[in-house]
This record gives sequence, structure tokens and C-alpha cells, in this order.
Amino acid sequence: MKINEILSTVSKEATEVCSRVSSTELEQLAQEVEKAGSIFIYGNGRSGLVGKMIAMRLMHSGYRVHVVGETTTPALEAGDLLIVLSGSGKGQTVGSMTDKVADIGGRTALVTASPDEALKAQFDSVLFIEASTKSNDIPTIQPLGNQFDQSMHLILDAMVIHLNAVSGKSREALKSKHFNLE
Ligand SMILES: O=P(O)(O)OC[C@H]1O[C@](O)(CO)[C@@H](O)[C@@H]1O
Repeated sequence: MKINEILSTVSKEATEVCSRVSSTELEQLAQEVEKAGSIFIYGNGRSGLVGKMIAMRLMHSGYRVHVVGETTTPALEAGDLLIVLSGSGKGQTVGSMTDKVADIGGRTALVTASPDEALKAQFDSVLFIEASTKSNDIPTIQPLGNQFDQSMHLILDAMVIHLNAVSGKSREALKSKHFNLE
């Protein structure tokens, strides 16, 4: 396969994955973000890297957002939202924080490709992304969790664009929040 054919297939795969996302689930996640006091994002490996990218966009959009595991991440409080990103849903800590968040009075959201109903039931909202991960056998030319990671990035970026459109945030407003000592 030529390199341009690979690129074309990768982008076609991403388009197909995005087209299968439930707009109801995506809007529900957007509403959870909108009503949260602070937003905490948790993910391992490449899912965590996507989480950091989305955290940055949410910060630009004026949300209070933290990445779990960073030294500056504060305590989660009542009314806050924890978003867990995990394609496989199999990370050791994926489902282990939900009880603590509920005890504190927070909300939880899961973004996953896992069909595990018991896992999904632990969260207040779930965004299911039907994509290839390291743990399933959805056909793809891509290795391991590539298809999930890249689709999750596109889908969550689209959610932030939606939130900005609904609240009328301009590109200039976003830019004014960007780190300014570079
Ligand atoms: O999205 P998941 O399935 O939780 O996996 C996250 C990451 O965990 C790893 O297995 C190890 O970091 C990576 O392959 C993957 O990017």
C-alpha cells in the first residue's frame, strides 16, 4: 500500500468512527462539562495525551480544568466532573475513582470503546466510541489503539467547538487565554 493510500484509509476510518458516535451521548457529555465546577481529566498513555490536548482547549474556552496526575491538580469538590478516557476500559484505575467522586458529590463521565456494561454503569454519563483499541478486533490498518485515540481527539475537539458556539466564545477570546510568555 502506498503512503498516500494509507493516509487516505486512516482518514476514511476516522470519518467512519466519528459518524457512528451518538449525538445524544456527545451532547450529554457537553452538558456535564458546561455545568461542572471544575473538570478533571484522567487517562493513561495516549488516551492521557489526548486528555491533555482537550484540557488545553477547555482552558482556552474559560473552563477550570485539571489533568489527573499533574503536580498542580487540586482536590475534587462537590459539583466537579471527572472525565475518564480509556479505549479498552481496562486500566487498573479506570473504574476505581467513581465511588470516591460520588461520595464527594461530584459527577463522572467515561469515554470508551469498551462494550462492558458493568463498567459503563459506574459512570453518570458514557460516550461510546466504536473504534479499534489494543483490546478489541475491529478491523483497521492501524496498530493498537490508534483509531480510538485519533477519533477521540476529533470527537472531543468537536464537543469543545460546540460548547464555544453555544456560549458565543470568539476565536479572540480563546486566544487571549493562551499562555503568553512564549
Ligand atoms: O485507552 P486505554 O485502553 O486505557 O489505554 C491507554 C494507554 O495504555 C497503554 O496500554 C499503556 O500506556 C497504551 O498502549 C495506551 O495508549
